[in-house]
Amino acid sequence: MSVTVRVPAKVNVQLAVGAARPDGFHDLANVFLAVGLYDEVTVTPADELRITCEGPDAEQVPLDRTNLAARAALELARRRGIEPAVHIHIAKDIPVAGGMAGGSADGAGALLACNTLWQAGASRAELLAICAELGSDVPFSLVGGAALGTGRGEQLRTLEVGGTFHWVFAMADRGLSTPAVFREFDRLAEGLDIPEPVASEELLRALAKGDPDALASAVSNDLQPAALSLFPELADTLTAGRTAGALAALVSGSGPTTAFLTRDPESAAKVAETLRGSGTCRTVRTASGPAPGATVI
Ligand SMILES: C[C@@](CO)(OP(=O)(O)O)[C@H](O)COP(=O)(O)OP(=O)(O)OC[C@H]1O[C@@H](n2ccc(N)nc2=O)[C@H](O)[C@@H]1O
Ligand SMILES: Nc1ncnc2c1ncn2[C@@H]1O[C@H](COP(=O)(O)OP(=O)(O)O)[C@@H](O)[C@H]1O
Repeated sequence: MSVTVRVPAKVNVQLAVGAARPDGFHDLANVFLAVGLYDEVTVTPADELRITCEGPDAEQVPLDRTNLAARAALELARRRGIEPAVHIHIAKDIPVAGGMAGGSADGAGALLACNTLWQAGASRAELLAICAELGSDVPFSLVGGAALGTGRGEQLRTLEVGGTFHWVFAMADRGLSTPAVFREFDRLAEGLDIPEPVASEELLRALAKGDPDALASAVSNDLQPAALSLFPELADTLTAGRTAGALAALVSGSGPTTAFLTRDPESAAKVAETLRGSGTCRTVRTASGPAPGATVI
């Protein structure tokens, strides 16, 4: 008997970052939108914990106990006194180290899958608490849709979305480390007065209306200057997408994936085609959001 869970990627339509906290994390106003690029996590009873991964970026995924999917299974097993004897297989379509929360998706997916396989009976609240222990982005992968994340991003408030937003994503030929991008943010912020992060009312209204033009003028990412500082070539990708007619172009989270908001599926296809021919990125995908959170299929 196996259980498979499908989990979406995310784009941050707003990422407001506060000053570094004493624990090294940053308070955020993090507006997540789940998009229709998915990893699938399948769990099957086995003699011992084992992880396999398939997909275009599979060789970059750790197959030991540092994998967020393994950590999720181990934590649920520990809490229930269950032997974590399970084979976790990840069919990976979300780019690795791309700022689209692929590892977080696998953590949330493995947790829901093991809770189902083992009939462990963890409530939604307990699953969310385990997710928050695993990483700041993991609770959102479970929930999906759109949400405002505060604290370090793990405290979620579900947001209303009044339509479908059409995106193009350009994947870079190397990854960026999330801690390195936050460190670069701190370096660039030295000596500056960093305001408390707050969600933009204009952005929340644009999401609620499902209005792509309004959303395009409200998107923002405080980590973008840091990502560009570490990966200056991303500026060329952003320019190529804007020139191709995207309504907005921004770095997704800590990057280096770049995200382009378009008005409809036709313009998304056109922007994608231009980006593919631009020589400024490795691969290009289209996806729309909001997408549902982790779901047993
Ligand atoms: C930046 C964001 C935006 O959604 O995601 P990515 O774009 O990387 O996917 C998130 O805040 C990443 O969340 P996640 O990848 O879960 O990070 P965590 O494992 O919790 O933390 C990794 C490291 O990032 C830094 N970090 C993360 C979250 C936060 N609010 N402040 C931080 O300073 C810390 O250095 C921490 O040690
Ligand atoms: N299941 C997983 N899939 C991908 N990366 C993982 C996974 N578990 C742990 N990692 C580690 O997390 C790092 C960040 O990966 P990922 O979550 O894909 O990116 P991001 O944090 O930019 O969204 C990877 O470089 C990898 O070392």
